Amino acid sequence: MNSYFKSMKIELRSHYMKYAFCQLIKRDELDSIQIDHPLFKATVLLQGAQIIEFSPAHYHFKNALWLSPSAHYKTGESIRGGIPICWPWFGAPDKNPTNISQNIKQPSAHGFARNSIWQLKSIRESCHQIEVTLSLASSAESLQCWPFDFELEATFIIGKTLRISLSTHNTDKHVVTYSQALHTYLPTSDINKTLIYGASGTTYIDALDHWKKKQQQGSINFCIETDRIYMFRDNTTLTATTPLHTLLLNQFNSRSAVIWNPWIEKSKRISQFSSTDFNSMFCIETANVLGDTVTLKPNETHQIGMQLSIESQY
Ligand SMILES: O=P(O)(O)OC[C@H]1O[C@H](O)[C@H](O)[C@@H](O)[C@@H]1O
Repeated sequence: MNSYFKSMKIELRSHYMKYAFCQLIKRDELDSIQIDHPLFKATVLLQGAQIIEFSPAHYHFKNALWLSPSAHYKTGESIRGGIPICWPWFGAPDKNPTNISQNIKQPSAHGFARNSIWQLKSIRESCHQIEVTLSLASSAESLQCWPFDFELEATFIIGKTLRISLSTHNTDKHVVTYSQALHTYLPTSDINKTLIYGASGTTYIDALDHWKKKQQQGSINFCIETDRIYMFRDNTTLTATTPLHTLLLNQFNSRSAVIWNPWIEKSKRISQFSSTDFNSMFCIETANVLGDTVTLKPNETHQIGMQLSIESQY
């Protein structure tokens, strides 16, 4: 049983708060925190501190995050959907700047945090929202992947909107540089009718065209496999319109965003994904990558964040 529930002396792995009902539920092999609040339902997995459900009342308690219908909940396997946390590197190790890639001792993409088991630190509630904080600290296992001490905290403020912040505290005696992303999977009912506004005039790196630098003209649409890193001058807001809704995504302490859709051929090759899923999802990943990576001196802290709001629905 998780220490929070133990410390609260909850034997049934469930807890009535003043407004909400929280349960620690096993989904196959993984522990999840399930929250039922009058204003929303939400589910956060302890593996990866991955939120997989945010279903606000004003969206008829439907999930505003995309979750693969073929997701399965196994220890050490990445779940496609919700918001995986990519840390302390994003993407393939060799696609990171040298001051990051030279310290990576594990070949897999997106870092080890997404498959690590996090600790539940606190749950606080009010009539408008719930704040859930999970933590992860360096261990003998993490030091084999990445040779630095650290303390991470992921905080989810869930209410009418979903706010996430990921705070990295450098507890090592060396300066550390890392990349990261909040790899947000979003739903659509038709990828061909899905547009992202807010990036016109911005430079992006096209990972599928020899990492060439290009400039975005107008809105972003999807009609082919898409894997791009947009580099902004400052924090930005991206707006996605789909036949289902309009979504607003605000980035904090992040000047880069990855836009991804695997399209038809790649869909056939990736795990926990059916060959038609590409039509009902897209990713906007609030990031610190390439020229936007983070460097922390000993004892310094950095916090990346994003807020997701559903502005309207049709
Ligand atoms: O398959 P995963 O490791 O979860 O990565 C899924 C995708 O994540 C990001 O969007 C990357 O830019 C893509 O290149 C990658 O394919």
